[in-house]
Amino acid sequence: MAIIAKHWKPVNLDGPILANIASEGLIGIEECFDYDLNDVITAKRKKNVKSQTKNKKLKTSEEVLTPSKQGFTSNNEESRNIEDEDINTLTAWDGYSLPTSILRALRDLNFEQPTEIQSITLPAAILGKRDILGAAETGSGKTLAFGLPILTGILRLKENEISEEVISDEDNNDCDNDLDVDKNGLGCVKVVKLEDQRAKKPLYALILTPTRELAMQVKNHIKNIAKYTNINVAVVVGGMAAVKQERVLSKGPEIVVGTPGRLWELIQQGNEHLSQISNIKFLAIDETDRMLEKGHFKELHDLLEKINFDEHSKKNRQNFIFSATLTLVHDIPRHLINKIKMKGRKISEMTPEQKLQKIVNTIGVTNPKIVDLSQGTGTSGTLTECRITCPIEEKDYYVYYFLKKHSGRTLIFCNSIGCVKRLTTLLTLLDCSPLPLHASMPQRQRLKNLDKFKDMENSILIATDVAARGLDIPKIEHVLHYQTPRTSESYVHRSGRTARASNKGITVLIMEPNEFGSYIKLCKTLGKNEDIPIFPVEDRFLNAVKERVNLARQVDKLQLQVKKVSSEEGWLQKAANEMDIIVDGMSKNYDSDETNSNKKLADLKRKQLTILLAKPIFPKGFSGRFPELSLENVTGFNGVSAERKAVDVMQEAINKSSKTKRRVKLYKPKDKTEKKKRDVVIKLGKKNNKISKNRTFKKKRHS
Ligand SMILES: Nc1ncnc2c1ncn2[C@@H]1O[C@H](COP(=O)(O)OP(=O)(O)OP(=O)(O)O)[C@@H](O)[C@H]1O
Repeated sequence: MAIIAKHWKPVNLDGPILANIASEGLIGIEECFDYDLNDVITAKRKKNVKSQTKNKKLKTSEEVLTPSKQGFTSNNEESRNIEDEDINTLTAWDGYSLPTSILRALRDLNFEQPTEIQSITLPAAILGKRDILGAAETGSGKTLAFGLPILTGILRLKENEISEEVISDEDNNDCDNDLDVDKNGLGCVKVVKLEDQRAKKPLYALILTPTRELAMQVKNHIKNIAKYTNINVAVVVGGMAAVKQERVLSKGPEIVVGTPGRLWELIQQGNEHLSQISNIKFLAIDETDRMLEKGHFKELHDLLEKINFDEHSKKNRQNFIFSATLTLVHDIPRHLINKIKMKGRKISEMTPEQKLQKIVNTIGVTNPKIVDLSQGTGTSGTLTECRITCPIEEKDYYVYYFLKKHSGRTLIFCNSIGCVKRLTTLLTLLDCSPLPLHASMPQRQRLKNLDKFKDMENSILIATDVAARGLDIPKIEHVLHYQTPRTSESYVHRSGRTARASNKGITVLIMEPNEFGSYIKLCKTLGKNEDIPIFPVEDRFLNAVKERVNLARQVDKLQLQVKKVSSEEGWLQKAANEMDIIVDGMSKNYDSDETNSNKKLADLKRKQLTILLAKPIFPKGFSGRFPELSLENVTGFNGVSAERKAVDVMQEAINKSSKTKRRVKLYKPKDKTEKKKRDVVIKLGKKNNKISKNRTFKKKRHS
């Protein structure tokens, strides 16, 4: 006779019995104490109930991915008809086995088709389950090139788990529902397994990024795509409350995105969810070349050691290695060449293949497919590159000129925090409202400034290289390099904050004569043998620009002096108070004469500056970044046309110079291998993981 049991209660067991069952991995026995014989069901009906439950479970969690004869395909077609007609328009995504829930999210974002890097990597990653080493230009959609396969893979795994659960549930339920009982209800016992009690949510994927801001962005991007799935994504970064992050992790997110430092810290503190990292099924390392640079991210190596600890899991794991500059290689610096030569050693430059091989070995990649669309430079085809050369003390003039002349969201990069601070103060005095971003700012402020930069129109962000990699901020029109970047990678990634996702953008290198050496090196590494063209500046406006900038500099200098004296006096006063002594010439309440006169002078100059700033720099109908400052800012006023976009101005200059063929050759390529080095096409041998040069994915630049 079969019954449906309603309630279960633990049975108290004596020592010896408990000892016996515990040794078999069981933790107790429960007794059915409430059942209704009227609920007796026939074996046939019971079977129907079971299969209905099974179907229901599969439907609610995610559509099933069924292996077809051609390989894996989702039941997209079927679910599309039923669920969402709009998805039918996304035919460009067919053939990648993307689940309907993901297609729906892609539709919401208006991502009508995969980008090039996505279309080349997705089949290998989703259908072939291969590891991917992907190099493609900045802003080309690399995040989803690993995000989509990870989400799809997790959904598959979850489906498999559910199917297994259902099958094992059926076995268990046989016990639940087919209980032979006597009239007193005795005999209704079920065994509770240890794993049931301890079941924890699996950590399927780890995504590592070099900066906190990028980690947040990647998390949000993947979360957006996962919004119709039951997959949770969490972010773990430094500078934010560890307690809060532990709380998030305690919910068992399937995907964790983070920076190596905080992740390693939490692992060392014994975080339970992260303790599963040696069993993860997916590992993605964004901006991999940066992450593996010497002297950076020691914790990444610790993490990799732990992740690769178990050989079996390592083999089963799918790896995603991405960067715009994954295959970029440098000339060896002259001082190193001399040093090595002096030691009588042979020198050879690292080739892209060797660079990749090193990455493959370090990360523990086992089944790689390499896709290199970076064309040796990594910059976008829609990016217009140019430069301004001037003496170092004039850089401020050109920055201010550019900002006033060409409105649009602008990101200015500096090589040091000190430079970011100085330029921020100067441009603040000039009423440009710049936002700083650097590593020694509190994390909360960093995020706040980034949000403001995203939200405000014509906003200006002045940043160090913390903002160089990966950040995807919409509508950045200009990137200015206040100093020549220290590495070619920095130039590529900084410049790549504009001209993203096929949009136009301009990058301006502001360089002084002393930076010429770094500039040539940069051009060589990026395979540019022609001079980067000069941005056309209208000299007639420079006097007005200089006047304002010089005045702002004077105010800044005076303010600094006042600040310095008051902090020195403050310190002295504090020490004197502590020692209970009186210092000659120092009064508690009054500033020194020098400070007072500096304060007055600063106030005076500031007033003069305010008056100057109220006057337009670009008169006669010019409508610039701050049109309210111009009295004649109506388009077409006085027959003068409105402001032109910097990128259009530059393109016109490039077109003119190409007609007159006045582009200057920068250097002679050393020999043919110089070019070949960049044209090399790389494929990693499947069997032995050795790099070979036998396949290309390169395409021609489209501009
Ligand atoms: N298939 C697609 N269709 C349209 N837009 C897309 C598609 N895939 C990604 N994008 C958008 O393109 C932009 C750039 O994507 P992403 O940030 O992934 O670029 P990236 O290649 O990682 O850049 P970087 O090298 O600078 O890190 C993002 O705004 C993203 O939302």
